[in-house]
Amino acid sequence: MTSSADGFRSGFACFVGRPNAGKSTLTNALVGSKVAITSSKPQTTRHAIRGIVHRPDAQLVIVDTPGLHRPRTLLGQRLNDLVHATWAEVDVIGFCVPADQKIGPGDRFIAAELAKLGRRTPVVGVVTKADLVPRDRVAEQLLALQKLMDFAELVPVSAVDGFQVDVVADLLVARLPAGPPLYPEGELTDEPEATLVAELIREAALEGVEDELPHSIAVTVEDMLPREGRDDLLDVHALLYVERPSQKAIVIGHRGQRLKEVGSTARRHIEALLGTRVYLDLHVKVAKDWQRDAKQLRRLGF
Ligand SMILES: Nc1nc2c(ncn2[C@@H]2O[C@H](COP(=O)(O)OP(=O)(O)OP(=O)(O)O)[C@@H](O)[C@H]2O)c(=O)[nH]1
Repeated sequence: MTSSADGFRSGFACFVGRPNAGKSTLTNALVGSKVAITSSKPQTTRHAIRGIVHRPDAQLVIVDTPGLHRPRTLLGQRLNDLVHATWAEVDVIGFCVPADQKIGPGDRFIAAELAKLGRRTPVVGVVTKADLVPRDRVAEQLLALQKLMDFAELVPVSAVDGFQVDVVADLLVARLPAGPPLYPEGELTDEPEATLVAELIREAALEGVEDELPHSIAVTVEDMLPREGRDDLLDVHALLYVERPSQKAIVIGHRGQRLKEVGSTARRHIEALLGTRVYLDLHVKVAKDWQRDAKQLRRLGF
């Protein structure tokens, strides 16, 4: 068992920086290019999880933030509020600036926004793409970055050749609070989103009734589409297959109460996974002996 007494640390980080600064590539280099599935464990963030760095001494959960905009509209303002809320919730922020481009107004805007946080969340200044320029240019960029704001640390990195990726991880981990892992190890997958969503629904449906329906349950996601005219709501239509009518009754429960709970648990987990609001439409079907029927199995994605 690991506990805070062992000096284990766990917590959340996010990367900011203008488009193309190398945030995604760095995240993938830290995590190992896989998406995190985060099903059953405590959900301490409302934000989409980009990846989890598992280490013997720490667990670093990297969350997504929407891009920061110069607010011209109310929606822009709301988005920025969301960004600020994320910054206030994570334990450490990595501010990425590419080594091969001059620090510009976009970077200064982000720095000014970060400065509004006061000292609540430490910010690590990261000069990315260090492989693209000679060393002295990297040093110059670090100096230029330093002038932008008050950083907790400054570090150059190359996600492409691996230079200093471990150091970035160390610096971020050092800012996490002591605490046990937030997510079980091994919850990393590169499966497509629909499969992850189906798995979350299946888990929610099995919660508490594992003995009655061990393997007799399968979930297919029929479609996953943004609600027309809205970019903040995803419609998910899913079917939950059981083998017998008696199992259907268990899943649905008295007056549909259990299915409702399954749906809302699954919805919360899907929202956490995808970082968007979700409307989940869930129906139960009996697919007789689906486990033995090759045609059905194909339909169910096995
Ligand atoms: N040479 C080099 N290229 C890099 C490195 N990191 C990222 N890139 C490239 O820079 C481009 C942008 O990288 P991303 O990781 O997508 O940048 P981002 O900040 O996530 O971009 P947005 O999602 O638009 O905000 C891609 O073409 C990457 O391949 C690096 O360490 N070295």
